[in-house]
Amino acid sequence: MSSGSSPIVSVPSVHELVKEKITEIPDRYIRDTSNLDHEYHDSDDSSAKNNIPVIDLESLLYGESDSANSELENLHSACQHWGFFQLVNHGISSLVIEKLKSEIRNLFELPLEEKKMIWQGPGNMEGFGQHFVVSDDQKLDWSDMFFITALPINMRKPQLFAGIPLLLREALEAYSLGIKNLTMSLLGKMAKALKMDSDEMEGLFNDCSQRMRINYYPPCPKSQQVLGLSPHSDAAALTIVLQLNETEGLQIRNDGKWVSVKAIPGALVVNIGDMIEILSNGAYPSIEHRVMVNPTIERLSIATFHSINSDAEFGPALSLIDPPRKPALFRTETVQKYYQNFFAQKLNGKANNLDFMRI
Ligand SMILES: O=C(O)CCC(=O)C(=O)O
Ligand SMILES: [Fe+2]
Repeated sequence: MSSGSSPIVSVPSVHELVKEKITEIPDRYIRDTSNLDHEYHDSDDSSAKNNIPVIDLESLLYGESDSANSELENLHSACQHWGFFQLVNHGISSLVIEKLKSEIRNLFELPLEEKKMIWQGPGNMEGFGQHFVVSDDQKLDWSDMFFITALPINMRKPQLFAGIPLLLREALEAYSLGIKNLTMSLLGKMAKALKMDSDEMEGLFNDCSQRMRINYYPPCPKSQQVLGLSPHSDAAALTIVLQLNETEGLQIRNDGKWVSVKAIPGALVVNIGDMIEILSNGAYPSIEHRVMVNPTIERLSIATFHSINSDAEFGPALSLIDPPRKPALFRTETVQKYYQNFFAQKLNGKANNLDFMRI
C-alpha cells in the first residue's frame, strides 16, 4: 500500500467529543435513518440459517482424517455461503489476548496530548485517527481508530512503534505472530478446499503484509441514528477480528438482511476480504458488514488484515481459471494500485473495490 498519496481529511476524536458530555450530536454523524435498515435477523434465532458458522481450527489442522475432512468441508461451505465464521480452538493464548485487551483499553485512555504524538499526519495513515474521509461534507463514523502496519517488519514505521507503550507493544508482537501463523494455515486450507495450486497461494503470501485496525466505538445517546463503521467489505485477503469487550455491534449482510454477530467468548471472527473474492474468481465472496453503536457502553475491537505481498500483482488464481469454460471475472492489478484505489474513497458498501477489478 502506498500511504503517501491517500487523502486524509482530519476529523475530531469521537472519544473526546463524548468526554465533553455533549448534549447534541453533531450533524456530521447523524445518518438518514430511512437508509439504515435496522431490521435484522438475530443470530440466536434457533434456525441454523441465522447462525454464523463456527470452525474448529484444532480439528481442521490436527484432527483424525475424518474430522479434519469434515471440518474442511465446513470451512469451504462457510467461505462460499457466509464469508464470515467464528474460529474456536484457535491456539492464541488467552494470556496474550487478556494482556492485549487491557493494554488497548489503556491506549485509548491516554491523555490527548500523548495520543497526539502518535496521530496520523499528512501522508501518513498510521496511528490514531480515521480513514476513508475524503470530503468535509460526508457523514462520519462514530468511532476512533488506531492503525498500524505490523508485518513485514521492514514496512513498520519505527517512530510509531517506538511511541506505543511497551506493554502494548509486547502484546501486539505476540498477537501478530500468532495471527499470522493462523492466517497462513487457513489460507492453506482454503487453497485445498478450492482445489487451487498451493504453491500459487504460498507464493502470493510468503511476504504478506499484516495491518491492524484497532477500533474504539464510544457509546452514543442517539445510537440508532449513527454508525460505528459504515457498511463495507474489507479490501484485504482475510480479516481476523477480536472483540475486546462484550459489547455487540458487528452486523453482516446475509440474504439482504443485517445479521448481528454474537461473538462466542474467546473465539475469533474471520471474514473473507475482496482479495480472496478476486483470487478465488468469485468462489469465496467478501461480505458487506457494518458496526452499530451502543447507547451506554463503549465497544472495542481489533481487526487484523492480511494482504498479498505488497510488491506483487494479483488477479484470479491461474489454477482456478480455464477459459473459455471458466473465464477470469477480474483483471490483474498491482497490490499497490489496488490499495491506492481503496483508500482514495469513502466506505460505500461492497462495490467500490471489486468494480475496480471486475472485467
Ligand atoms: O469492530 C468490528 O467488529 C469490525 C471492524 C471492521 O469491520 C473493520 O475494522 O474492518
Ligand atoms: Fe471490516
